[in-house]
Amino acid sequence: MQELEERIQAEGTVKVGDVLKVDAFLNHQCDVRLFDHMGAAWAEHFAGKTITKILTIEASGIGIACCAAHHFGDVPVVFAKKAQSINLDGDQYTTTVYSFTKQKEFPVIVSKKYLNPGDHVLLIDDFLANGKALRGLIELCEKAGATVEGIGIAVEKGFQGGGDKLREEGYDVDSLAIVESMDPETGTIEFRH
Ligand SMILES: O=P(O)(O)OC[C@H]1O[C@H](OP(=O)(O)OP(=O)(O)O)[C@H](O)[C@@H]1O
Ligand SMILES: O=c1[nH]c(=O)c2nc[nH]c2[nH]1
Repeated sequence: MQELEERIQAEGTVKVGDVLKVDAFLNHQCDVRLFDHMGAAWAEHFAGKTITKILTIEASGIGIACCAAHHFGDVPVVFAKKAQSINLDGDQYTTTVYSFTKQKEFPVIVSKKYLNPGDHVLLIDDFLANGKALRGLIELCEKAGATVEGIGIAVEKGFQGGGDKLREEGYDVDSLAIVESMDPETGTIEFRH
């Protein structure tokens, strides 16, 4: 998606440790017009599929998923929580995920009320790096008996391999920008096309 690539080139910075910082528009300050355009792009890609629910993971996937939902008939958006809470009651599907930016393991929890065997789920997230977050969401869907129809990602770091492994396994992964390489010394960012 050209608009997203241009924003990454203009406002993204490359940090050591394979970190791309795009918090000016994607995952701290949020450009909701861009999010709307991203939702439209996923709707075009997944047009042939019936989607009954969007599933994401807190925190950074939530805003993007909510904007995307407008383009899928305002389906419910469920976000997996990364901490237990007195506000979480009843039976839950749970697993654990290693967080790329926080560098520690988190529980990942969805109430059984909000993920069901009849659900046809689109997974949405801001970043795809090693694929840990998506593996957690896929596991929750498997536990619920829900069908993963596709995966919509804003920025995939292709050189980390998580996306290609999922594609090899047959998942329909639509990443709107795939970073093929990036260099913290020169600041250069190259995209896969
Ligand atoms: O493919 P992976 O290696 O799993 O990396 C991608 C995940 O990393 C980030 O989550 P993180 O927990 O780092 O931050 P967040 O709380 O801002 O979502 C991002 O939001 C994705 O969920
Ligand atoms: O802001 C971010 N930059 C990244 O490079 C990244 N990788 C996973 N999650 C990420 N979030």
